[in-house]
Order: sequence, then structure tokens, then C-alpha cells
Amino acid sequence: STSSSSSSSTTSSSTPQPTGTALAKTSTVPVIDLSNPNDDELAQQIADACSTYGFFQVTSHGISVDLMTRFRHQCAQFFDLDATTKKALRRNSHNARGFFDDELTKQRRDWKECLDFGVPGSRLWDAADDSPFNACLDGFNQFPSVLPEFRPTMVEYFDACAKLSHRVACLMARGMGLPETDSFLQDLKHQHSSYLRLNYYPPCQQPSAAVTNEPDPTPLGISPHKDAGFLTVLLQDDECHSLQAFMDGQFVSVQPVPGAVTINTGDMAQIWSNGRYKAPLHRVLTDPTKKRYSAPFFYNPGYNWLVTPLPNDSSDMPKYFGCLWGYFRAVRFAGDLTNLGVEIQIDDYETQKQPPSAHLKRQKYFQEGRWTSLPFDVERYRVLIQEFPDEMSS
Ligand SMILES: O=C(O)CCC(=O)C(=O)O
Ligand SMILES: [Fe+2]
Repeated sequence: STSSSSSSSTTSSSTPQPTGTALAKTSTVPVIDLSNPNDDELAQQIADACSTYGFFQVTSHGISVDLMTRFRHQCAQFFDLDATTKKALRRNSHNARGFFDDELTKQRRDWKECLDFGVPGSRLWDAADDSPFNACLDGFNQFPSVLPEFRPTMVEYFDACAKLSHRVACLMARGMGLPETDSFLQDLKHQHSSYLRLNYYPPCQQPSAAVTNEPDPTPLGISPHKDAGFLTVLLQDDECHSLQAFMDGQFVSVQPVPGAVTINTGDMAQIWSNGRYKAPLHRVLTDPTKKRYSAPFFYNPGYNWLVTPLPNDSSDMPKYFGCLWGYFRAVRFAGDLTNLGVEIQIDDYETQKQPPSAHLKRQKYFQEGRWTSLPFDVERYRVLIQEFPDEMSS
């Protein structure tokens, strides 16, 4: 059971299916070798992948085998810590960064544990994590002090992902006709507000709804969603292959090529490319016997950026209004913690949307009040949403 691919180089589909995905199709997302010296060819391959499925894998990506091994080891050590130690690092209504095991994706609890950390407010990793200089819209980082190698390994891996993301963003931009020197890419490199998420999916004896076709509440590792940022560099698990992307009308497994990393486009790339690059819908199944670890690095714009569409040609009308990344991020995350009604989506920014979404007014207020430079506060966002309720837009 295979699906077709636009690339000549594809993942093998003859490998036996992992247990948790016994009924799932295996995908053939393009595998792109970044050691190719021809940037035009790479840009073309990446642009093709981003405008069809939004998923591809890269080899010769610059993250060393040694670093990946040390990183994976530290991830496993972290999730092996006792619950009390992990819960001392919990994220909360004043800090989007830290440990959690209660995330809702589309109002449904995911079968996973996570740790999020990101670019410090000062952009310097040598200042104390909880220093006031390090407060930013997402809060501040929290690392376990009981694992001495954890923080340095995380920082090293984070920097390697940021470097790879810049390279991929340059190739995505080249595919849109922009040179590497364009200020968009330079600003993204120096102002990005990226974060890294460590995911641990414990084995789950209840069969997944996705496999049985039963209705809720059988669990999923993560319910279907699109990543919000510009692009995601995802380190998958070589042993347990339960990531699926929605392709040609069905969910298919994105089987990791050993040593490669998986990349997918996010909502901000879709707005920026005026819909040419697509943020793909994806989900993670549960597995009855295997543990699974993964780590998505979300390469995100600066908090105070208004992400606006770049026309593909002179007749291309903008499909989206500008999206203030800090607003989108804050409201999306606040909705993960408290019920704020329907989750913000990039459809809210469609120029053709009737009536226009109330998020446009809320975003303006957020921008004028310079809330992108205020520390994270779910309560403040909740009040804003209630001040400008949806009915006002009609
Ligand atoms: O675990 C994975 O492979 C994907 C995780 C994911 O989609 C996410 O955290 O947004
Ligand atoms: Fe995702």
C-alpha cells in the first residue's frame, strides 16, 4: 500500500508496519539531500514538497549523529524522572514554557507528556533562565537541575535546529523568488521566537480511534492539527512510526528515514506564500506496546511581526490579511489552557471571509498596546477576547 510522490527519491514502503499503525498506509514523502550543491534544484524540490503535501525529509542536514544520540538520551532521561520532579516544572497561566501532560488538541486530551522551551527573552543562553531579562511573550524556560547534561545538550540541539531552519527557509524563499539576502530571511534568523517541544507518548492499551474507526473518546497521541509557525523540524522515533499526515483524502504514516529529519510547513508559511505553501494536517496515533519519543522544533517569526502574503506574481491578490505572530501564538496557546471557544485559525485572516473575524480587531488592539513585548498572561488574553466578542464583527 503506497501512495504516489512527486519526487524520484522516496521512503521505502516495503518495511513492515509498526504495531500501532497496522492498518495505516505508509507515505512516500520526498527525501531531499541537502548536500546537493545546486541550490536552484533544492529550492525547486522544497517548493514542490511545500506546495503539495507540506511534508518532506532531509538528509545531510548538519545535525550530527553524535548530537542526535546525546539529545535522544537526555530526552529519555527527562521523561524517566519521577512525576514530582517533572511537575515542579509545569507550565501555567503565566508561563507557556515547561512540562505538561494535559494538553488538549481540538478539545481532546492528548496521550503524551511534553516539555517546551524556547529562545530566551535576552536571546542569550548564558543568563539565568528565570532572570527578568529572559521574560518574553512565551514566558521563560524551566529545566530540571537534577540532570547536569540536560540543559547544555538541549541548547546545542536547539541551535543546530535553528541553523537548519534558516537554511530551509532560505530555500523556501528561493522557491518564491527571494534571494538569501532578503530582509525577511535575515529578520527571521535574528528575531525568530522558536521553541522546541520534547514529546513522550507512553504505550496505550486502549486501541486508538484512528485505527478502530470508533468515535471518541479513544485516545490519540495528538489529534489532527496544523503547526502554527513558519516551519517545523521534527526528530521522529526510529522504532515507533505513528505520525500520520493527511494526503489525498486520507491519513498516511510518515515513516522516518533513519538519520533524516522530517520537515513540515506551518500556518505562517501558508500566509507568507499567499497559500502556495500548505500547512499540512497531521496527527499521532497511540501504540499498545511501544514508547515513542519525538521532538518538533517550531521555527517561528518574531513576536511583533505582521506576517503578510508575498504575491506569487503581479496578478496574485492577497488571500490573507496580515497576521501578528505574537497575537496568533498567545491566543492559540491561551485556548490550550482555558476554553476560549473556537480555536483561532488562519481562516480568520482570509480576505474573502464574511463576516470578517473578530480576531482582526483584537489583534489591532493587541498590536497598538504593544502586548507582544509584555510577558505571557492568559487572563489578559481572555479579557481581550471577551471585550471584542465575535458578534461585533457582523
Ligand atoms: O510526534 C510527532 O511526530 C509529531 C508531533 C507534532 O505534530 C506536534 O507536536 O505538533
Ligand atoms: Fe504538529
